[in-house]
Amino acid sequence: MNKYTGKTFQFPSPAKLNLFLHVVGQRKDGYHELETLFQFLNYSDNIEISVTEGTEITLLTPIEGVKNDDNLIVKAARLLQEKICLINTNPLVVMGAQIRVNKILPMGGGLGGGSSNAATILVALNLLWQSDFSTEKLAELGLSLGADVPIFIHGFSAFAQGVGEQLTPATPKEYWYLVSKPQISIATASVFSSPDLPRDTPQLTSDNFNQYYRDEYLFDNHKYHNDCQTMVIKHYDEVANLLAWLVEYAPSRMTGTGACVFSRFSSEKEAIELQKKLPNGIYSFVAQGQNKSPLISVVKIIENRQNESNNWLN
Ligand SMILES: C[C@@](CO)(OP(=O)(O)O)[C@H](O)COP(=O)(O)OP(=O)(O)OC[C@H]1O[C@@H](n2ccc(N)nc2=O)[C@H](O)[C@@H]1O
Ligand SMILES: Nc1ncnc2c1ncn2[C@@H]1O[C@H](COP(=O)(O)OP(=O)(O)O)[C@@H](O)[C@H]1O
Repeated sequence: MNKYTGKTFQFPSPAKLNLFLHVVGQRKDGYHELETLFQFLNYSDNIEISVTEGTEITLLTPIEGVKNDDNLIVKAARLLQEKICLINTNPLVVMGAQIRVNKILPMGGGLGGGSSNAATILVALNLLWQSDFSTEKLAELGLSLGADVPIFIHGFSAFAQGVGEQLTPATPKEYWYLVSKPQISIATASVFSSPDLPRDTPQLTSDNFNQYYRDEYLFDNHKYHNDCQTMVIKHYDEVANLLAWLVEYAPSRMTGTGACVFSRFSSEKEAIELQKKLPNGIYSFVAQGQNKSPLISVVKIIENRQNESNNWLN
């Protein structure tokens, strides 16, 4: 009997920022080699999962414009099922789920919402279906769904290399951010296929990063920048204009391939003050950087609670 069957649980699926994003080369298969500094935000989608018997995966809250079969939530759940079936032939194994997602993260914003949803599903169902795969194995599975999935599975801020899967833990200061976005979304593939994307930023390497990174140097564009921003501001006036406006008030940069940009503050109050001044038609929220993903603590709490109630029954 699976101890979680018939029960419902809530899991956070946080946003990430790329505090900087350097394109340092391109692989033979076309994928770009990156060096980036990831930090989570305390701003998350919420995913509710009810564990059911059998193998049915039902997403009760479809996302507009994304077919359920293409939704990274469903794809991640099916991928985990496939891997469980390879090691377990017991037909009574519990691998069903009814899933609801409350999405607050904008899509195509560079906040990694889709990858984060996939990671939350892999980590949560690994617990609830009791499949017991290691974090490394889940990250390996996740990488086949998207380059950003491993960071959300590991759940610590990191300097990342490769396509974003080689992680060195990092602890950038947990500043407050105003995240804002013009009413456009930018497809990751269109940025990486552009001839205007700089692809030759010299590599930092993890040793150099560890030795020389300081939060106060982050917005010194000679040291750290976002190469995708160079391409995006050339092609999207909306982002160029928003960034030009923001930098008059606070250090600001684009995250990932955009279209969200973040502005850094020492306090929540200062971030909210600038939010009030934003030009009309700009989507925005204020959140704090977090070096630990809230997903990992929620998983620990559920595990501990369940163990305590089992001990009490025994
Ligand atoms: C750029 C980053 C930085 O964190 O974030 P986003 O802005 O998308 O959130 C990520 O590396 C994005 O990762 P992810 O969103 O998973 O990208 P994928 O779906 O794997 O890739 C979409 C397409 O972009 C191109 N691509 C992606 C990543 C990469 N390192 N090189 C590439 O050339 C490939 O053509 C790929 O088919
Ligand atoms: N659960 C999901 N949440 C968000 N986007 C998803 C999801 N499943 C599939 N997608 C697709 O992934 C694309 C990228 O979304 P997202 O990860 O939010 O943006 P970004 O990669 O810019 O941070 C979306 O435009 C959408 O087509």
